[in-house]
Amino acid sequence: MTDTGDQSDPDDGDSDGPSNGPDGTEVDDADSASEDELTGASVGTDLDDVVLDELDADGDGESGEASRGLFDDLLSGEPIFENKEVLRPSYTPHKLPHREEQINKMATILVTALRGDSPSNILIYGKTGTGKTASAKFVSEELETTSQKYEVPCEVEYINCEVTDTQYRVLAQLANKFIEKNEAVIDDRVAELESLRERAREDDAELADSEFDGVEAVTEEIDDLESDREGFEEVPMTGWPTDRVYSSFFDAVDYHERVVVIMLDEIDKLVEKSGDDTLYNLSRMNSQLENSRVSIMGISNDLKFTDFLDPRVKSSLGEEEIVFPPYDANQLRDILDHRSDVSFKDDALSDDVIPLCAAFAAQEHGDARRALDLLRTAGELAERDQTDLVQEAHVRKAQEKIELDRVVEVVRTLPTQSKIVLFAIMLLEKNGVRNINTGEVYNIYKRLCEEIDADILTQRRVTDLISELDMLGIVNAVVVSKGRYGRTKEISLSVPLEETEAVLLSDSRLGDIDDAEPFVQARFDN
Ligand SMILES: Nc1ncnc2c1ncn2[C@@H]1O[C@H](COP(=O)(O)OP(=O)(O)OP(=O)(O)O)[C@@H](O)[C@H]1O
Repeated sequence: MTDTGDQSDPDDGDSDGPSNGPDGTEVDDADSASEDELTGASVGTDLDDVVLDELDADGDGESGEASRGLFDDLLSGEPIFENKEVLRPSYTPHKLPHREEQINKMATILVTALRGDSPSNILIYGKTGTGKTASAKFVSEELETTSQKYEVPCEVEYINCEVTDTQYRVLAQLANKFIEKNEAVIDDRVAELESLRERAREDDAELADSEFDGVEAVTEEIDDLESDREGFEEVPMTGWPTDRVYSSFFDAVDYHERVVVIMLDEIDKLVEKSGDDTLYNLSRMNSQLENSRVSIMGISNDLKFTDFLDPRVKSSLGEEEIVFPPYDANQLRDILDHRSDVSFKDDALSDDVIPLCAAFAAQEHGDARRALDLLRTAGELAERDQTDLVQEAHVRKAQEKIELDRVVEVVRTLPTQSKIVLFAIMLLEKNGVRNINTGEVYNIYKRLCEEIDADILTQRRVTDLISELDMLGIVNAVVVSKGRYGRTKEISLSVPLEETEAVLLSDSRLGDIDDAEPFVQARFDN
């Protein structure tokens, strides 16, 4: 999964500033930079109304006196964070408590690369936020550092398949990375050879320890390298036939001796979007490569995605499997303890904050990202309250806020038809209808579709869409028996009405509905 953490970020803009600049440096910037912009834009004043003279009456360029105090109050409290970045998903921790076993297993497999052989392919599984990416990145960094130490050529390439989700893009991205690396290797070598040639021109003995028998041989080698370099052609992001991209990648990897570990994060997304061709091609490369070796490390939180793979790909990819189990509350507590030491000021957290964040996140499904989000959001809420102590209430508020942000995001990204169905349910609920049934939803749904000129789906399809909304946790649909009248679904909204309405109305199509009341009045009509 991606870093959903950032979605739950409570308006970074306004809380980061005050927390980061307690010593006045940021204040100076804010004052002198563009007072008009800050005051005008932030409080929603029309910029044309801002009279610059008032801000800098004496024209000496110092507008500090005229500050309207927008930031002063926010800055006056003691800051809570020492270094908030440490709590963000983008930060890679140096220590990963409770992942020693998985990290050691990865290292045991990958150490083969340092001996110049290709390590087995690895598949890493585990639910979201269980530290898969963080652990894999940690191990790759170690691997690359050690390979430099022992001068064994070994490289790790990371690809996030949620972003790079087609065979073309994966191969093009890899090809271009290796071309870049090859160019760097050539540049270094050419510089070395040029200096050797220079010295050899003065004194032949300089070549004694080299593979060259004369200055001409050095020049020849330089020319060869330069012509190789000129032969490299960057792969465009679209437009080439896939086999040309593949051979470009193949040649780039095989340009010199090395072991390459290709880390495919969210590998299930790649398979879902574009099948298993990429994995098939990558997994059979080794039999054709002459100088280099390739090994694949796939990361997924979908345990079932291998069911869709060609059996050959499946067995080759899953040579080694490592499972990342969810964290329990105690483990999450350790993780938060470690991170909070660096991220918060001393004594900024009351005793129950970390255990509560850990407990909430453990209930979720042992997700460390969620636990860190909670802790950071709680800190930001405390900061807004201008207190210097994060307390249990801040954590509870943070939990609500994150949940709401999640809902808003889910609703915002629903397909239009689901949005119309949800809008119908919301209208009924808003008008006080209880125990809403599918027929009522369908009637209003149809009228809404007519109003905005959308296709009208069958009642059966709409029932399916309601079930999907139920699975997403947006509505609650329970089947109730009506005796001899059969069974029906009773539907209610499981998310806050006001926010849901606001998100739905922000959709350009639904936003066109002027007045929805009449639709509800007509809910019993057919
Ligand atoms: N053992 C740990 N110690 C410290 N931080 C951790 C640990 N495990 C996870 N984290 C932190 O939790 C967050 C999520 O971890 P990570 O991205 O590795 O999860 P993931 O399993 O790859 O999740 P997803 O499948 O959603 O990508 C990151 O900020 C990471 O630094």
